[in-house]
Amino acid sequence: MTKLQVAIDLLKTEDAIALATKVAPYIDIIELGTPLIKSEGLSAITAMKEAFPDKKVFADFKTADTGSLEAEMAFKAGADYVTILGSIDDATIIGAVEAAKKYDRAVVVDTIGVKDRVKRAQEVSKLGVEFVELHAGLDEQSKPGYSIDVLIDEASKAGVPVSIAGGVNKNSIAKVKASGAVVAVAGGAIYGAEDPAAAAKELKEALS
Ligand SMILES: O=C([C@H](O)CO)[C@H](O)[C@H](O)COP(=O)(O)O
Repeated sequence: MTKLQVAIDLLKTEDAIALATKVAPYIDIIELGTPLIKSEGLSAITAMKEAFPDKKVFADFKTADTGSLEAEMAFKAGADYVTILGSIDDATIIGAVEAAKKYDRAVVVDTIGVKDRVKRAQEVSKLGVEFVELHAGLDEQSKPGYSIDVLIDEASKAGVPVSIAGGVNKNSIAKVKASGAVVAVAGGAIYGAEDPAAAAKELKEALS
């Protein structure tokens, strides 16, 4: 079954925990977005894990170097998953995977900015990562003509475990599920909704 991950791109730990409290019943993975971690630091990860010990906590570091060191920082703070950029050298991903083995946690490779996401997903899957995020970031999504259908099509072709992030919402969730993605990531569709709990519930039900 496709899991539901909420991407929390808010800037304050207290706001992130308040949102997670509303949506937790419908969520498998709680993501602390890159802006939140930059704003609040590692303490946000620790606070989220302490508030939700039974949920997987995902630290969206988007690490580009010192993979082992940064992954260890995330895991020590309480993260279950950390993201490493797919556009960088394999050595950074390998270092992070070694740290994940040490802490019994997992690495997710983020393909933001990668030209051939399917090819890179297949390559990095051989390095021991948990899954690969087929990702169009918020800036890419704001460009004219953007469609999540590109990511959905890539997920169905990848042949390795992938998540989809890039404007997942109630209109696209059925196609995300049908693509075989192991995780659907929804940020704005949940935290930007008038009723985040209802929005998360609707997405979760569509994945069931
Ligand atoms: O990872 C993300 C982005 O780079 C900012 O941190 C988003 O959380 C991700 O794109 C999912 O958010 P939505 O596109 O709003 O669903």
